[in-house]
Amino acid sequence: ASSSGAEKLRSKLPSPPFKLPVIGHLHLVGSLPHVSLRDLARKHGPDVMLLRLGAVPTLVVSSPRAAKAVLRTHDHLFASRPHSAVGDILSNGSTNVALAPYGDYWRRTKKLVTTHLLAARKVRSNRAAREQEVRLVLARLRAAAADTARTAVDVSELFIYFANDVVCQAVLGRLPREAGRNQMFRELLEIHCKLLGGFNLPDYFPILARLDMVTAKAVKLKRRWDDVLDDLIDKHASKMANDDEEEDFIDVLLSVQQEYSLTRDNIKAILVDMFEAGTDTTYIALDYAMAELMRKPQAMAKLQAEVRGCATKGKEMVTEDDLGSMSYLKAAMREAMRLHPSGPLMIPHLSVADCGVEGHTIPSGTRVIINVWAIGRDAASWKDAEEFVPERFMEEAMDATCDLQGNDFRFLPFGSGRRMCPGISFAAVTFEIILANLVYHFNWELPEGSSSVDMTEEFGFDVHRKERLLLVPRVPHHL
Ligand code: HEM
Repeated sequence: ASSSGAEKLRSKLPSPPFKLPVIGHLHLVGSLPHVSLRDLARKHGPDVMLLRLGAVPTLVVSSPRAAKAVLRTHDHLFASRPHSAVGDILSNGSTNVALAPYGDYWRRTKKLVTTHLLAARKVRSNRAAREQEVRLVLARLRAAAADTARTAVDVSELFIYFANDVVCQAVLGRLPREAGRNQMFRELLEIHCKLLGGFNLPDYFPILARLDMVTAKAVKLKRRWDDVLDDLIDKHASKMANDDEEEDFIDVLLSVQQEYSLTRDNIKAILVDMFEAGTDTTYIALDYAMAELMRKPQAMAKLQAEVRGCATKGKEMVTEDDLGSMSYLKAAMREAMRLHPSGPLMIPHLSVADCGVEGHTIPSGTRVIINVWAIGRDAASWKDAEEFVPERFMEEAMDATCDLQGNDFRFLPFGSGRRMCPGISFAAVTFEIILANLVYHFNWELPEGSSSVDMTEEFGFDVHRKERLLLVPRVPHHL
């Protein structure tokens, strides 16, 4: 449709009143957008609802049926990404995978990261490195557990560093580990996520973009990324891998650079993508799973019984061979992700043609947000929707067929369709191996004087618990 035609179509979509000049509905999006958008949708558009966020018309999708229309039936028409001024700066003109507009470049690079970096077979080849990271965590925890003062461990921080270290290992594992390097990645990433954060001013008021503080900070951060990544790429290029060394992500990218016609800037954008998409998402899933398990001792006991029963006796740790038979562990992971998807609103999509959804016509060029958090907690779809009940995903239960691959539109922690997360295998095994070991080796208690886990959320680029999870590890008698 022409722009006036598109406006006409948009004016017919369900939409809340209370629109203000200039900012539109932006004032209705509170500090926890997934919650306020759910509440608005209940009243003004349970399937789809149009909001005006500053200058940007945004469709909010809140039901499994509408999500299926957008992510499966008409997937090809909704598979682009809106332009982001900050994203453009940070990822060299959006030449990473996550923000690239739908088209040939995105198709090529998605295929590249999927087949060469994130396929299950590739992920298995990183196994030794992952298990090594687990060993480091266990050593720290053993020291804490031996402390008679019963000092609490910051489990949130432990997960943050573990997730970051596992990605660092995969990206640059071949280089000797330099003191402070992983920490520096962590720091860059924290600034990165803040800048890209949820509802960025320059994205909703493009006219302001060039003047905006955020843009200036993004330029500065981009220079720091460049320094770090150029140095690492140079080191890889000057020392090609020996046959007996595992290839890391940078080796792979350099070896397929010609075949996929990638510039160095493209490679850097893809590398940053791996850190950004792979680190915080995984830590948040772990943090919530552990927090929910602490709130529900029966579930924790069941998980511990399973893990302690399945793990091969006499080994120093649970290994990836042992994970296959741990079905309660996998159910607990799903359940934590149903209640707390790390990306509650996923990454925005953009429509590239007019398209019918649930009886409405959505014009080309509309930004689309899918509220997977709301869909995962909808009482119309889930029994005891707000409760942490891993049993619902066990073999004999009603929701057992829900997998992580986006085939059930009530459950979309990794999205579905063309834009779906390519990192599912990587994330799942990272999650399972550390959680299994944590509950195998230790019993966990709340610190003295604390009676519950604070579940207050905070919204940034993603949604996480606001307070750090402090827990005391205890070595059980049988070990
Ligand atoms: C618990 C962990 C993770 C969760 C919950 C998660 C979730 C998601 C979601 C919801 C999307 C957006 C889907 C859409 O817009 O339709 C996404 C995209 C993406 N994820 Fe993940 N992810 C996780 C881990 C990872 C890891 C470990 C990697 C790589 C190392 C990764 C790489 C990506 C990339 C590259 C995209 C962009 C795909 C595209 O635009 O085509 N993710 N992820």
